[in-house]
Amino acid sequence: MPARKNSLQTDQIRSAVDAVVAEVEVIESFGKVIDHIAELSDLQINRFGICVVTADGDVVTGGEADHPFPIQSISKVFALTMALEAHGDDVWKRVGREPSGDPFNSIIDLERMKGVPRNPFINAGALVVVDMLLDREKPRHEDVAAFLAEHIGSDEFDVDPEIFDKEAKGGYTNRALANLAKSFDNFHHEVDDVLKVYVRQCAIALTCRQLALAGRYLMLAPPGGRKKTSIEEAHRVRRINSLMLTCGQYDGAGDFAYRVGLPAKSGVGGGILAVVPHVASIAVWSPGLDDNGNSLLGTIALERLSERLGWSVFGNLPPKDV
Ligand SMILES: NC(=O)CC[C@H](N)C(=O)O
Repeated sequence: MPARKNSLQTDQIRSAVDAVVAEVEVIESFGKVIDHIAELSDLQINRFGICVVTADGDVVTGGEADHPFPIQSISKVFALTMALEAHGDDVWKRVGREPSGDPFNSIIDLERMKGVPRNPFINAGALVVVDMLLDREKPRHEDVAAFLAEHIGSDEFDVDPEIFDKEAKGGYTNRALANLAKSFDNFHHEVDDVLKVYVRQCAIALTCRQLALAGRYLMLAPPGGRKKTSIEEAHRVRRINSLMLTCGQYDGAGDFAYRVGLPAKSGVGGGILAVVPHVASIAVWSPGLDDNGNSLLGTIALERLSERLGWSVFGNLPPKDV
């Protein structure tokens, strides 16, 4: 669907977002807040926020779009982008591109794969990606926070100190994954150094509005439009989107592709970043998770929104009357 500067389209998005917010409000199955986040706060599980940023730059928000939450694994998309910018296809010598079929922190598969993680969005893969970011061939941005500040256009966000502390002190499974990768020579730096950077990027707290703004580069400028994208960047972004579609929701990626039909990445903080290529970047947040660690209400909201607006990478349909 080509993006048009067309207020009707933005009005339709506004109506669809309002309708989804109203529908989500009455759903009474919320999933479960991940233990260590639940321990740190008395976060109400039914909270919900959404933000859609269009290719034309319109911003449509609903619910608690300005409430910050830890982006957790959504940071893996930004770290991968930085690694691809710095190392190009060499990234794929150290991490695969296949869905894992195992939980995001599974250790079994890493042994089977001889230390080469199945993809960059499971924890083992993201740890190897961070290890690459610490290599001498430095990425353009100092870290994910700097990358985000540039893409959001503001550095008014924080690293959640409690989440950082909790995951830095614990994180035994992640440490085990990193050690196992190192035992297979797929880790160049000290495990503790990598862990610190990884945990820090997971603990970055963004609002839905900031996350959707950060994801704008993933929608790619519409072909023939005013904003030009280099061929190199266009290829990179398309490939990142393909990985988000196949691996972005862990074990739930197949179901998510069926229900929502968009490349997306979830985090255990309850956020999901979804992309409608050339059209929109969408962020949703609700802290209750399903069994795969994906936001339950967030997934339902994206399913309803894409249904209403006819959005899918498998073929767009005309928007429904909203
Ligand atoms: N799926 C996630 O969001 C996992 C991120 C979390 N910080 C971890 O390392 O386990």
